[in-house]
Amino acid sequence: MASLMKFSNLLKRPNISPVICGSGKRWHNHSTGHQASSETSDGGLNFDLTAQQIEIRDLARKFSKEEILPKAAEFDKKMEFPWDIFKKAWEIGLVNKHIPQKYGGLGMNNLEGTLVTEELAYACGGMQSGILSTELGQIPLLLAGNDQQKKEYCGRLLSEPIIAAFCVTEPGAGSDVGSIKTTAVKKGDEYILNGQKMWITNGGNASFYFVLARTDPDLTAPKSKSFTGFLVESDLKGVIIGRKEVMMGQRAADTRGITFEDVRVPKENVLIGEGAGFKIAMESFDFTRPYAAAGAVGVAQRALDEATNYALERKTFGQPIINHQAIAFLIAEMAMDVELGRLAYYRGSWEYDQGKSNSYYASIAKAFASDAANKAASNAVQVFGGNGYNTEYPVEKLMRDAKIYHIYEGTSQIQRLIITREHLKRVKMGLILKRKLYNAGNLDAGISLQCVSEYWIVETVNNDKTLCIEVKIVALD
Ligand SMILES: CCCCCCCC(=O)SCCNC(=O)CCNC(=O)[C@H](O)C(C)(C)COP(=O)(O)OP(=O)(O)OC[C@H]1O[C@@H](n2cnc3c(N)ncnc32)[C@H](O)[C@@H]1OP(=O)(O)O
Repeated sequence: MASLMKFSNLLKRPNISPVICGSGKRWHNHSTGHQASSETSDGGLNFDLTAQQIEIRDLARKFSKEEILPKAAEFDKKMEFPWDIFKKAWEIGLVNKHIPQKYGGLGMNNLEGTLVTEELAYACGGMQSGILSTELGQIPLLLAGNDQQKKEYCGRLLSEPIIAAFCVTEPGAGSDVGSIKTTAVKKGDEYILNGQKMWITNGGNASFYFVLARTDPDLTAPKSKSFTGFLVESDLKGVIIGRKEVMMGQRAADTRGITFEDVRVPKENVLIGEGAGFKIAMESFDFTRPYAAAGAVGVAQRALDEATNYALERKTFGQPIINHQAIAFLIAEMAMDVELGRLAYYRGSWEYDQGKSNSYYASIAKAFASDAANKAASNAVQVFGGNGYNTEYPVEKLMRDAKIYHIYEGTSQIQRLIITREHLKRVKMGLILKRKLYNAGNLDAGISLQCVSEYWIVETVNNDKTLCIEVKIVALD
């Protein structure tokens, strides 16, 4: 690994400070603690990555090309987690990237994480999910852990190549997180955990889990108060690790069920406090859904590249098949989806890194990129024809690996549900704001309302002066 520079050599991050953005000042306030890094000096639109972000992406690209790509087919066939590759990734800082500098980490922001994800997925979707889902497991800690918890768990993650896993899904509760049945009952200074989790990526590899459990037995209590998030050691008595699931794709990821039977968890391992768990899980998804989208874009980009190379070489009717419009159009569709998928996850990450609520853009990115990966992989198989259906060629694996992006981190249907909810929130806010301005006598014919994330820009023409007010709506009524 001597040829690969460590990320820590690349990152020379200035201290965190408020971000001045356009007409308003927005404090960056989430606890992973990053400063927006792709901001232009005047806050305008800019698609360029910073020099540092390009270096991070290129390092991940080099690692993927040298370490992951040559082994992807083998690990897919063996259905094994690539521990050696994980350890190398850990050594150079490709994992644990978001641990704040205060706790010894690199403090990368969301966008920087997604850049790495795309590169790993390009080489192997299974290794991307397997290797990087330790970050999903640690995001609840970074978002909601107290100083002591962060010191302890971040310290362990950084001092040896251990893994964290995220235990929310259950056999009977995937999309509907609010219906999970795992319970935690307080007894003295401990909680007694009972229940079963399912589809846990890195279930068999993790040293500790984030576990979501119901602490309020009243099923009519609000979800936002009924569940608690715990940090749970995987070697505690009563933690039973299930068999490795045999999956259609992403077979290098270690996915299992985990059963908790009277597991005693110290009360010090509760994140924030009793009842805070549901929101911790939802806020974690806001962070990781751009990640899932970036993984899907990596697979789509690989499908595009494989299909293009093949179409330039394969000949029918006396010429390379790329010269046939039928094939050229398939390639064009893939290129369009890759570009738009990438822009979508950039936006989801950027909103997060600006300290804004990014659920809307994260779900748009996740839903769009999952479709992009599946269409692109299927079209790549089509371009390859019979060869594409054969395991000797790389594209059938892409098609198998792509499908999970429609399912994990919230199905495509759940993403659409979130998008509609967020859209309707914006519409309602606009109507309420208009009514308030009208009632206050501030609304005239010249008004225009424009929604920018959760901010509404209100412009009125008043005595030849254009007023531009930025308003943050804090309540719907
Ligand atoms: C590297 C990648 C590796 C990947 C490995 C794979 C890992 C996984 O797949 S992990 C499992 C993925 N599972 C999912 O994504 C689950 C999908 N489902 C969901 O996201 C939710 O259940 C969802 C959105 C449908 C919630 O719906 P619902 O039950 O109706 O709850 P809802 O009423 O909206 O919200 C309940 C409370 O949470 C709050 N909440 C909801 N979303 C958020 C959010 N984003 N941020 C903060 N709070 C939130 C609400 O405001 C509400 O609080 P309050 O009562 O105070 O108003």
